[in-house]
Amino acid sequence: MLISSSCTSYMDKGEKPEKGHIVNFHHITFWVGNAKQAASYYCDKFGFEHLAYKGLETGSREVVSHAIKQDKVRIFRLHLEMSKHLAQHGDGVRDIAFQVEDCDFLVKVKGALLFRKDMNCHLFPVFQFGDLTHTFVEYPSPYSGLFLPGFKKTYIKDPLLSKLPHTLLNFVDHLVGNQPDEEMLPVIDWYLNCLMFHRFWSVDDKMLHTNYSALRSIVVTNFAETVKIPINEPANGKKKSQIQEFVDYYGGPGIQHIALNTSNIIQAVTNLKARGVEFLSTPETYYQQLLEKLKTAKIKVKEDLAKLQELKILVDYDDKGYLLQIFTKPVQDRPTLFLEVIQRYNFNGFGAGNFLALFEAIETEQNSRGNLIPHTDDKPPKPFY
Ligand SMILES: O=C(O)C(=O)Cc1ccc(O)cc1
Ligand SMILES: [Fe+2]
Repeated sequence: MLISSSCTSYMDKGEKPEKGHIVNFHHITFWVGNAKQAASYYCDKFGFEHLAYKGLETGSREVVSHAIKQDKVRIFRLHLEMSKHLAQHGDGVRDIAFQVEDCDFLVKVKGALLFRKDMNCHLFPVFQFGDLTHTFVEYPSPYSGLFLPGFKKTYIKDPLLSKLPHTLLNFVDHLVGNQPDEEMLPVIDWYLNCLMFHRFWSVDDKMLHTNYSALRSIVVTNFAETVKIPINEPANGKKKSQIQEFVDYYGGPGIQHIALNTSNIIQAVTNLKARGVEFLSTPETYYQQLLEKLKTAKIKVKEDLAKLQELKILVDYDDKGYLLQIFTKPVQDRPTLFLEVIQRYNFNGFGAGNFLALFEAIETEQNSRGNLIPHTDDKPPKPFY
């Protein structure tokens, strides 16, 4: 049983920081085994466009990067001497870049740990959890470049892409990190202390569980609440938590999902499905219960409920607004990173009312992978890396 009403929303944003503002998500960096093919996958399936390139032809002798974008979402992927990272994690998110003001203040005063400062290219990577890094991107003066220093306009012209239906994804709504057990709180503290984030929302494992497995989650955000990062950790249940499955297969903590915001989820999901994106399913009983509950709800869902049901889009709401969301299956061989498509109407929270249906759908997949097994305290057998 999952009780979603007793999760905690935090009203106290704290003082507005005078310096060191985190403005927004700037771009997400993936480290993958083959950047050209991965970029093509995200363009074909998710509607990104090739933007910029860095590689042998541009004088980059060690790194090949393809930058792709869709409206305000910029993804930038790399391929270089990263065999340890690749062997351990497979393809995944290496870095999340924020656009910031006063990077020096964040590093010197707030203690965001700097390991490399790239002179005159506005990039300041800092370590975060596991092998994930954050990069601060600062524009001391208006920036006229295409993407970042070192990039040239892409050479790729894929005639297929203009023939495919638009996917209508506009910006990164939130990014979720998974931690091993008992490692969530130190990570939360880092965001609060070094980036001056505040707590936005949290749920514990008494609320977040299915019959089998459980997790805890805390959402942190910047002062302007433009950057939201939920951090999860597994909790003991009868079977292995989905978070533990991620940690086992990613070989440590990392980014579990990227949520992309749209203002037309029905069209976006219809078109993503036409492009071959695989989504998790939701049982019919979810929609029977939803229709019943909506009869007495204070809000009215504008979308055609039959269409939402057909596409298996989830709905959560409170007295003032609602959200629509759907989750993809993992986007690489390992059951690690997946994507979410989300639309919001006056609703800033997370879909707690959907957690039971969502987690059961995730567990159906986990079971099909042979990983919904009894929880033990022993070290799990090594997965396939
Ligand atoms: O509501 C949302 O945006 C979520 O992303 C829900 C969620 C929470 C925890 C998970 O492990 C997976 C999904
Ligand atoms: Fe999400």
